[in-house]
Amino acid sequence: MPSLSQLHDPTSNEYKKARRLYLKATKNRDPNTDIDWTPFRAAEKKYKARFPPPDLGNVLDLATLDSTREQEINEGVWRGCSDAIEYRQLAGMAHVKAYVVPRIPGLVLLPSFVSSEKQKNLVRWSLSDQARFPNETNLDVHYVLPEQGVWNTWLNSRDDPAKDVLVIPKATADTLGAQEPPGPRQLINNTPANAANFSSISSTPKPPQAPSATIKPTLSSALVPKLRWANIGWYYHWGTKQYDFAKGKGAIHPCIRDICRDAVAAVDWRQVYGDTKADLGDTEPDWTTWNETYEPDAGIVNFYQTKDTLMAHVDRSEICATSPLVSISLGNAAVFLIGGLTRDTEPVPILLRSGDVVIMSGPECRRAYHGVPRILEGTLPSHLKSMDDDWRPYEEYLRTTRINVNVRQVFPRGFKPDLEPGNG
Ligand SMILES: O=C(O)CCC(=O)C(=O)O
Ligand SMILES: [Fe+2]
Repeated sequence: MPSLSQLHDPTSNEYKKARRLYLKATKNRDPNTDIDWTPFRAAEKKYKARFPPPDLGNVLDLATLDSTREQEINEGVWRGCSDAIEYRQLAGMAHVKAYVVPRIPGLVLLPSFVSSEKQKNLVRWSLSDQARFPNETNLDVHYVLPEQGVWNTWLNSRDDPAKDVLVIPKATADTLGAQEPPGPRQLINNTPANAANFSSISSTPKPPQAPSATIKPTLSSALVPKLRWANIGWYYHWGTKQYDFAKGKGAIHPCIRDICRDAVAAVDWRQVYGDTKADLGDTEPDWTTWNETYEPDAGIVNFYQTKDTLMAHVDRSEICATSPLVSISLGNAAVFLIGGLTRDTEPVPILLRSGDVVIMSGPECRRAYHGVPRILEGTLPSHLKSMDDDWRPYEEYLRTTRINVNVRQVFPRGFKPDLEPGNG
């Protein structure tokens, strides 16, 4: 495989070869297909492109301001720019650097918020503790998974391949009508949740998705790279894109709760919202109390392989449309796009690296289209590379992976969900 630096050098043979392949593959493409693209779609296309590799000169890369991250940036080839878009650093925060982007009110960036050691713990936690029963993963619909999850099963079989369990598909001979195979998250338009439509949402039927009738028994080791997400906290029903409150509430482990609450508490929200009088609540702007009242209760752990993308979407299933959503990046870096209330707003591109935290808060940012068009291959920082035997399998997996822990608060402060007894 050509190295990235070769692919970035137009005089190299590898670049010329990739160009030939690209021209061959796109020979019959209609040059007018792009005229209807929204600005968001055009940006997605640009950063997704394998050839020519995208120029990240317009992508905000706050790590370039931090001399302690120089090695991480240089080793990874991909580099954005510190002045690609307008941003402002919040003043007077002793240990944490926090930045806001005036074009997206409510967006707060905390580069390097999670220490190297905590990043490793979160990677272990994501794979070993979260991607398994009782949490749901994308694989559960289609396979009868081992209770300890495919990751732990695969770990146990590394020394003894005989333990590499063959996982059986859920569909039986009488399950007709093949559904979609396991894969990326599906985009379904849903009605934004709010306090007024909560009871109709919670009573909408949420039938289980039918398992694929075409997939074959598969070894745990082969399912590991097919892992795409695991839920945490309240369960999510992908078919209706609503929370399935009737299933009760899954746990939010203290290790993730603490990091999210620390991130929210670290921000001086007065500097974020200042005098804008953003209408965040019925009576008063709720940001004034977030440092105490923010309580994460749902979320998703996303697992991206380097060719995966997450299309433009809005997370609008939470009843609380303003409370901070905390998003933690681990492993390889990515280009994150965030725009406005429709795809017609041109998004701002932000390079997210391992340990960076993004907070999406307030009515504009929480309802803004966003997505991940590109995982930046070869950007695993050296602190996540192998130091000991225990870490080796994690490193092997992470070489082609980005993990994102995306944590939300479903219910606003003081909202008492009218749930059936025993449900939550
Ligand atoms: O991977 C990311 O940075 C964003 C993920 C996201 O937007 C989501 O899970 O809804
Ligand atoms: Fe999202």
